[in-house]
Amino acid sequence: MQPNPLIIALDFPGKADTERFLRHFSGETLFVKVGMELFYKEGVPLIHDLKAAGHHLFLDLKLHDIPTTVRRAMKQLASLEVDIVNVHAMGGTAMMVAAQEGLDEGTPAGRGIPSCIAVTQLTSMTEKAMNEQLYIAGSLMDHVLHLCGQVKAAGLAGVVCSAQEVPAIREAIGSQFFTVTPGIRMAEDEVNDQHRVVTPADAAKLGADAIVVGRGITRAADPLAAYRAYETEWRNRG
Ligand SMILES: O=c1ccn([C@@H]2O[C@H](COP(=O)(O)O)[C@@H](O)[C@H]2O)c(=O)[nH]1
Repeated sequence: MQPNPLIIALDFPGKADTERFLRHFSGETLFVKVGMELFYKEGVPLIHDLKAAGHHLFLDLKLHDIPTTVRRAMKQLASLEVDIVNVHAMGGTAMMVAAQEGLDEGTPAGRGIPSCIAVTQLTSMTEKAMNEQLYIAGSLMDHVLHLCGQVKAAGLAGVVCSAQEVPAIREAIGSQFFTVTPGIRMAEDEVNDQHRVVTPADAAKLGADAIVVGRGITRAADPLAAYRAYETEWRNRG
């Protein structure tokens, strides 16, 4: 996997829109993320197409179910040759252990096992909503750090979190823990439904391993120019 990837979230309703978008990047090897919207419509064939085009792939399905179901689902996903898959850390350590077992069992011999990471608290979540709606007391940062400990104990590769939390995660868990950070916005961008947002330059300074950018690139009038602008900020690591 390339170091410090900028991962583009392909949040499109189907293959036609995805292909139209990717035409802006012809000849470029990208790191793309396929989430629920696109996967539920196009499924496995689209994953094969993106791999055949040479792109690196994060399959962002955020599994969250009983351990047996997650183990079996991960066993299926392991055959897709994607680079990253994920679960919700709130599913608990037994579920996360089962996810890793499924990947280990399902990956064909001689192929790399996909990295499994866990979502801590969604970047759209605020501390107030976590306290009042999820009924989880305390600070959001403490809860993220608690979940990171569980993720580490389960043997997963890292987490999805806001870049705001990365320095504290590094201090608590160490540097060998992959941090993938959505909620990335340029200073002048609309925040939309995100709350814990960070610019690409600040994500780099805070030590994030990877950033995920969706609408800032996919909805731009010139997606390639937008991608270059995000990349320049992200690559000029402070
Ligand atoms: O905590 C999380 C986990 C996943 N996401 C996903 O990342 C992208 C962000 O898109 P933007 O348009 O840049 O907001 C999207 O696919 C989410 O499902 C996240 O935002 N936060």
